[in-house]
Amino acid sequence: MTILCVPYHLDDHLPAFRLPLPAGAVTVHPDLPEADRWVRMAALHEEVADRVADQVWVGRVPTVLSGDCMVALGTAAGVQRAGVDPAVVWFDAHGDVQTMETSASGYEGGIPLRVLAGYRPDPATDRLGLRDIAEERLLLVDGRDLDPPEEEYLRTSAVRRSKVTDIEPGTLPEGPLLLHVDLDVIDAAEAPGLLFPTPGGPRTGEVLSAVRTILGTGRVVALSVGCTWHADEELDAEGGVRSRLLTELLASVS
Ligand SMILES: NC(=[NH2+])NCCC[C@H](N)C(=O)O
Repeated sequence: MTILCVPYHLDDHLPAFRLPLPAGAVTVHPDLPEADRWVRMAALHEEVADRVADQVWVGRVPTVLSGDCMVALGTAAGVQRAGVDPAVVWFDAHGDVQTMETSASGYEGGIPLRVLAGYRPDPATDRLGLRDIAEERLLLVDGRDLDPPEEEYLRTSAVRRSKVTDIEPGTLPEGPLLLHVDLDVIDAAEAPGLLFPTPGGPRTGEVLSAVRTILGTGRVVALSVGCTWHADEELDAEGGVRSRLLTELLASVS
């Protein structure tokens, strides 16, 4: 197992992003240019793409831990650079199919699944060289807190949806898979300190079991994990609830 730790939220470095990383984990912390947020994110994602591509080339399955879901764009670009065209299974309490034109919050982290489908918010995003992924090869899992424009897009697009508890090998898109898990997919009562807590979600055990089912197909080429929470010394210390959650998740990869 190769673990890349990318302690960033958007273009902001998170010095307090401390999690129980297994030995051999590599932290990605490049010098980002003094530029606008899109250019800085593109530089970060470029670095992630390079490292992911190196791993996929040699047949390893990289696991990328980050503080947001945008880093998954670098992971997807890296997989594609290694010559693989992955379908995407996206666990998230949110749709992540906003556009900057329709977003009421203006939060850049609300768009990554839409970017994978071909939306380009800024010329800097284009430079990553992402190839569009056909909507029917994108599966949104337990996206339950949707903004009205996201509801509308999902109603009219071919992006597929599933509940965590309905995941079975037969319901997954075909071909190699990029598996992305925003940990906020877990019911907010079991994952404390989330940036965007959403009730009514699956239990931790249900999410872990669905993740194991997907990994068990042997088709996952990269795993992306969004730790979209506020840093918290106690929760993230060894034995803390979030630390245990991550340790269990990583154990299912190795
Ligand atoms: N993956 C996430 N945590 N996404 C949060 C997005 C929240 C909301 N849909 C927005 O665009 O502002």
